[in-house]
Amino acid sequence: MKERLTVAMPKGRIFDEAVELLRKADYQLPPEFEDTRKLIIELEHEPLRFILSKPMDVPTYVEHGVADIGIAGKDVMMEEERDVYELLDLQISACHLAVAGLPNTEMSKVAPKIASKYPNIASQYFREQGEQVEIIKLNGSIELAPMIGLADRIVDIVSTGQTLRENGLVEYATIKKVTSRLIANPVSYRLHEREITDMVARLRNVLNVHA
Ligand SMILES: Nc1ncnc2c1ncn2[C@@H]1O[C@H](COP(=O)(O)OP(=O)(O)OP(=O)(O)O)[C@@H](O)[C@H]1O
Ligand SMILES: O=P(O)(O)OC[C@H]1O[C@H](OP(=O)(O)OP(=O)(O)O)[C@H](O)[C@@H]1O
Repeated sequence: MKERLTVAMPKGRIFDEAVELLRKADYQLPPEFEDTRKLIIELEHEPLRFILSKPMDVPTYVEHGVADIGIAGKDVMMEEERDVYELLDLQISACHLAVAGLPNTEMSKVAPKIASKYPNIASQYFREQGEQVEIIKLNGSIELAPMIGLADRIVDIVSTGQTLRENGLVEYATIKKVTSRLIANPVSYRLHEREITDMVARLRNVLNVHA
């Protein structure tokens, strides 16, 4: 039996789409894969082990080599800036990173406040715009910040736009389109090049993209 490859899978939003994609690529994931509370799942018929992690932690596991490969949103890749290879755009969980705020408002002239779950992306974006800002890190319900006077703007994910709309906020700028990516630890990639390129080829085939 070949040595098992460890795959870091993000729990939450990306999970179901990632599982569907892997099944289409003919990976025999057990039916209970979606329901279990287990955090490590080994496949019977393929030399694969899955670890189920918080989406933001996937690049950490891959950088440290405890996972050989993983699936992570481009947003997470940009925020975490880990030393990993990005092998393939999986074209799932599409959304975008945006700057949003209350309509018809200027940012404060002095140290405007930006609330975000993505402090690194937010500070880099405003630095590139030549704006000196104060970043306020939040962990969720980011849209609250401008509504209750905590921040002038937010940097957050927009998907359908429903959360912005229902809270009377508008988008001021798009920062980056986001989809999920297949990533690899550089050393694992060299050691398991055949297995990893085989996985990339199977996924490319499903996605109908060619090198
Ligand atoms: N509407 C959306 N909101 C947030 N993330 C989205 C959305 N649509 C797609 N995504 C993708 O899904 C990933 C986030 O998944 P999820 O919301 O499950 O994780 P999370 O934000 O860490 O969750 P939580 O902190 O609520 O447990 C993002 O990294 C992004 O790539
Ligand atoms: O454009 P939409 O389709 O409305 O999706 C965007 C919303 O979804 C995410 O929040 P999430 O549901 O993860 O909640 P939280 O960040 O408050 O935990 C994101 O932070 C936005 O608030």
